[in-house]
Amino acid sequence: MPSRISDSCRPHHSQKHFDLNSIKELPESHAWTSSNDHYTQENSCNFESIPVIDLDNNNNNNNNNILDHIGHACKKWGAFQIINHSISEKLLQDIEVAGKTLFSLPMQQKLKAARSPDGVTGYGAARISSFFSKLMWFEGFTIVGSPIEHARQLWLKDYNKFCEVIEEYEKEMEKLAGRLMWLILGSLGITKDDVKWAVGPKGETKEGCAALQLNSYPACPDPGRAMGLAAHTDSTILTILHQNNTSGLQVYQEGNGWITVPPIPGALVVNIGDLLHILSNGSYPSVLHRAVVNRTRYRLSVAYLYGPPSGVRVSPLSKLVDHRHPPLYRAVTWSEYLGTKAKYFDKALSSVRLCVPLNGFTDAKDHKGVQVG
Ligand SMILES: O=C(O)CCC(=O)C(=O)O
Ligand SMILES: [Fe+2]
Repeated sequence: MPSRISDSCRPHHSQKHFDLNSIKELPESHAWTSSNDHYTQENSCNFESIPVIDLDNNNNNNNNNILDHIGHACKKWGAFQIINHSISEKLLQDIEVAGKTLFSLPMQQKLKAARSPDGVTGYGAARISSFFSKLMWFEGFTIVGSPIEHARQLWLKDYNKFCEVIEEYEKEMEKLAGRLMWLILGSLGITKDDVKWAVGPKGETKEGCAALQLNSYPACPDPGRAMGLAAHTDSTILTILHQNNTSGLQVYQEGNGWITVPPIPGALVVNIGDLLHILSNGSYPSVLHRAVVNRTRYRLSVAYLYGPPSGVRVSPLSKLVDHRHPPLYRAVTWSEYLGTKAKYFDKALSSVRLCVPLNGFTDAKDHKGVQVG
């Protein structure tokens, strides 16, 4: 994970840490109104939500069928849920237990692993906090690679189980993310021959960079005026999200507004990130999403943030570019793009755009009426 992610970690609010579990009344600092950052709690009445795609070939007649479903989901929604993805239920349960164990520690204990002002990993507020005037009903924990140093700070001893689960989860997610990337690119007619930076000497998928983000949303005394995680797009190629059995994730769809992504036991959510938006030359726009909170239930989500290997410059794939479809974005490394995101947030994609497309296509986050930051 490039170090520049730290740029977007720096909260401008006071460093005071709220123990959200013990707050009985929503503080002003956390009370969002429609005048704050274009906040709206209105949900769509539309009952359709993102598609659920079965990754088991045997249930799909053939691989082309999966590619069709994925292509359609990426174009229409920028997100989809997957089932039969090969991540065991046991591992999903284990990661949930690991996350809950961590977040239920006393605040002074969690702060021992606090993310430093210039750091990437550890415990802290939402990375995007600095772009909003109100605080989010959220606490997070970011892990890159081995969690052992932070685990030692948190527990002093008996942290082996936590570390084993995190490492197993990272290993399995790495495989799944690579597979998903090829499926998504495959749905655009892209093969391994077209993306040299992603393929090793034996034809294997090169290890990308990644971070694991544990997100905690305690029950909230006034959910209608609070925000779990404000609207954003991920700066990834793709994100694989596991949510516990409590809804809260919403995706934005032009014309329909905010659509809830219902938790389905065992399913995982896949979000298209900004770097895939760039790779696909805007064909698969990154999805604007957010998390809302609720009055009675604790919500936990685990996001696997997947990006290209460090130093790789990502640009619109040449197979998708011709004289009628000029490249819309300049080449960026993940690290450079995170720096751009830290500076421009919702305008980051526009800021690396080369030209206005002939068909008048606009960036995913130029949604009318839903400006963020
Ligand atoms: O908690 C969720 O459902 C959303 C989390 C998310 O968007 C993120 O970690 O980037
Ligand atoms: Fe996200």
